[in-house]
Amino acid sequence: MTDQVEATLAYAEQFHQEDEILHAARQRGLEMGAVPVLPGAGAALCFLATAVNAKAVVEIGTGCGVSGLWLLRGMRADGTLTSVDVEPEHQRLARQAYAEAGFSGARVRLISGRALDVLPRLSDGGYDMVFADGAKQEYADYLAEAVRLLRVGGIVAFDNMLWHNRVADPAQRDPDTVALRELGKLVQSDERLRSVLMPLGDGLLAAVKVSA
Ligand SMILES: C[S@@+](CC[C@H](N)C(=O)[O-])C[C@H]1O[C@@H](n2cnc3c(N)ncnc32)[C@H](O)[C@@H]1O
Ligand SMILES: [Mg+2]
Repeated sequence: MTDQVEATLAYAEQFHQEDEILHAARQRGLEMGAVPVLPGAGAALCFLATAVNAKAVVEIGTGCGVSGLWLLRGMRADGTLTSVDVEPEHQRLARQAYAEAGFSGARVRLISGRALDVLPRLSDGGYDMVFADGAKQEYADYLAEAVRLLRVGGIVAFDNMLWHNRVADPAQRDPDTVALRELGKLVQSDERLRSVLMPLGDGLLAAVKVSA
């Protein structure tokens, strides 16, 4: 990396500094193997939740709460984050992080279970935003559920869409990379969606649902 690129990245990073609460949640996530969103993607989630005035958000992959904190900070003060994870211990630590940040239990509905078992139980069109950071090979199924769950004007976002520079490299053909590449094509070709791939963190793909 050239000095100029490094200086540019350092300059950009100033726009998404994390406080001590986020830092502590990030450390717990890394220790538990629930790899948190990078700060740039977190800041983008906060921005998007604010932009859609989000009252109801679904998160797939609670982890230890880093992305949830960023989302909650962007959502309306009366909003509820519904977050799904298959690991109860990750969710216990996420709940600790939300409490440390001052978010009451009423602001967060944590559902323990596999995403594709839980999501079909949530109601159509009732959500302003869906954020996916669970099993990469299930992203296409999450997309179908997200389009069903979102109101028109709502936003779906997917983390890790660059997957550590593997997605853009056609020589990389492992199942996760292939699934992420396919998801990118699916989103781009869906006429109900208007999308942008933001090279923040490990790549955040966001799409607005423009029609039912
Ligand atoms: C990358 S971590 C999430 C990190 C979190 N979004 C954050 O920024 O702090 C992925 C999480 O998804 C959960 N997970 C993996 N497969 C899942 C599935 N099929 N259904 C629900 N949760 C799943 C894991 O237990 C893990 O906590
Ligand atoms: Mg991720």
